[in-house]
Amino acid sequence: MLVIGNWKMHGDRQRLAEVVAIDRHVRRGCSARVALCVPATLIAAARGSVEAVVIGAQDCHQAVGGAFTGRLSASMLADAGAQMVVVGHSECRAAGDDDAAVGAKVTAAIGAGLEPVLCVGETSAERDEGLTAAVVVAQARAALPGRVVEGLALAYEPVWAIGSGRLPQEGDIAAVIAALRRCLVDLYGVEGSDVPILYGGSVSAANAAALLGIDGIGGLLVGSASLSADSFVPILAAAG
Ligand SMILES: O=C(CO)COP(=O)(O)O
Repeated sequence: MLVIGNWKMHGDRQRLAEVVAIDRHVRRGCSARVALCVPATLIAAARGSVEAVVIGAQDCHQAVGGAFTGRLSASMLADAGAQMVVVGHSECRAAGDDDAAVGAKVTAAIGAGLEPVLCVGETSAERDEGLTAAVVVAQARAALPGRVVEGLALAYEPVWAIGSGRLPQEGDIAAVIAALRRCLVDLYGVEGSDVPILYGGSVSAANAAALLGIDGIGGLLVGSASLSADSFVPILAAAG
């Protein structure tokens, strides 16, 4: 299992104590691979304070460099200590990233040696129209790389489930995972069966064990519950 915490725009240097505490738990024995995608300002310090937790970034620019004030390239994030990057998060899609940009970011991440975690997810309107599988598969097809790279992962995050406390039925998550798996195998052949497919959206200690029991699930992408060891460690414990 792969369990990733996405800190979003939360966390100052004081919160590095949580990174250290989460790392301590993972070092003591955790069967899951654990990553924390912290704000870019904390990547270097977080990387310097962990032994077992993978440190990642939350987004990257698609260009290698240039006149993009305030933006960060994948190689800058790698240089700061990131090993992974989330791309296509619905909050970035809402801020303007279309499928082409997300695909270019995946390519940029791979070029910089970062493990890309590609997020897909439907809005509540799309869900109501019965378009969930079609939407997420289209997003995946549009942005997945031409070949399987080390660390490539997909994260299914329904937009309406993020931060809302509302989750899809377990059977609905399993159906989306199955559709994404078919897409991966179609694109990559047998190699596509090994790409982890995570679930994200209102994951908590209360629902982690049930989510991790869903057929075909490869792990979890956790937002607010990853901000402290107190709330994240029980989720990791559910992973074994
Ligand atoms: O967006 C998410 C992780 O990327 C999910 O956020 P929450 O776990 O806070 O719902």
